Amino acid sequence: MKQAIHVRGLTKRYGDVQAVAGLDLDIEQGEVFAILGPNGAGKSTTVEILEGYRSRDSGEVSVLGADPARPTREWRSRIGIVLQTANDAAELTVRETVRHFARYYPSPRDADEVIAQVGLTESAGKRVRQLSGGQRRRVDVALGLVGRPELLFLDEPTTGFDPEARRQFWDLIENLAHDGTTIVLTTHYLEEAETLADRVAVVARGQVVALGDPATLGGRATAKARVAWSEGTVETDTPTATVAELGRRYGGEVPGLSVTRPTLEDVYLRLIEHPS
Ligand SMILES: Nc1ncnc2c1ncn2[C@@H]1O[C@H](COP(=O)(O)OP(=O)(O)OP(=O)(O)O)[C@@H](O)[C@H]1O
Repeated sequence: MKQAIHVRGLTKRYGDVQAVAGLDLDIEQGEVFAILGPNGAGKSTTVEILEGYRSRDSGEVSVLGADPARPTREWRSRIGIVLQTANDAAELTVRETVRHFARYYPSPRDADEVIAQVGLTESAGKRVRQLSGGQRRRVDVALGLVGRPELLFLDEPTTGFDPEARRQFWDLIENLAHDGTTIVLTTHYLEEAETLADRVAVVARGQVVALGDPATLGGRATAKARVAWSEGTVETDTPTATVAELGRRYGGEVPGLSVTRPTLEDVYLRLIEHPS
């Protein structure tokens, strides 16, 4: 499979702050890739460098086969971007806004089709300023999609979405991925990364501190299980045997029984506290 993004030894400093400190990244075409990390870890700086909107100090970067430090119009038209800040063309209607942005691209998607994809058909004739925060965010996503991008960057795309809107958005991302769009998203919602991403990178202090499938990241799949019941807790490699033993001890139902493995959040919090 071809690479969409290749980064080696990326660095960026703002005055005294080393925002990106030797970051490596490889993202395949067609992958959904999530970048996780605490506030100030260097995620946005990295993504802005990849998008061609911020200069780097050093390192090797290739995005869709080109160096984003020298963006061409043709290269930009192959990339979709959904930034953290909402758009401000608020006096236009949703449909007018999407049509307006569609004109910048050589082979845009149909505006009404994109509006339907983000679940805004009923609001297509409304002015953007009349929409709720979550609905405006969907307009942002529509603008990222309208150019039919090969590569879509989404910076915290579902901030402000209600749970139902978030689920609908996840379906949309899955459909885009199914059609072959490469998707790079930053998020603070670990459930979002776990649901959507083929792979995740955890970034801390400007470097990738863990990389992999969210189901196995940081040894998650092989970690000990925690068997808890109303009178105790045990961490064990053999939870089935432990539960069987408890069943014998209680002569039937074990009160308050649960068996759990570390969540992505458990692993994530450990990684950003004690990066290996
Ligand atoms: N334009 C700038 N000028 C000076 N310092 C900056 C600038 N942009 C970012 N920084 C600093 O660089 C570091 C990395 O910031 P960045 O925005 O890349 O982090 P982030 O991981 O995206 O954080 P968040 O999750 O809060 O969006 C932070 O310490 C930040 O204060």
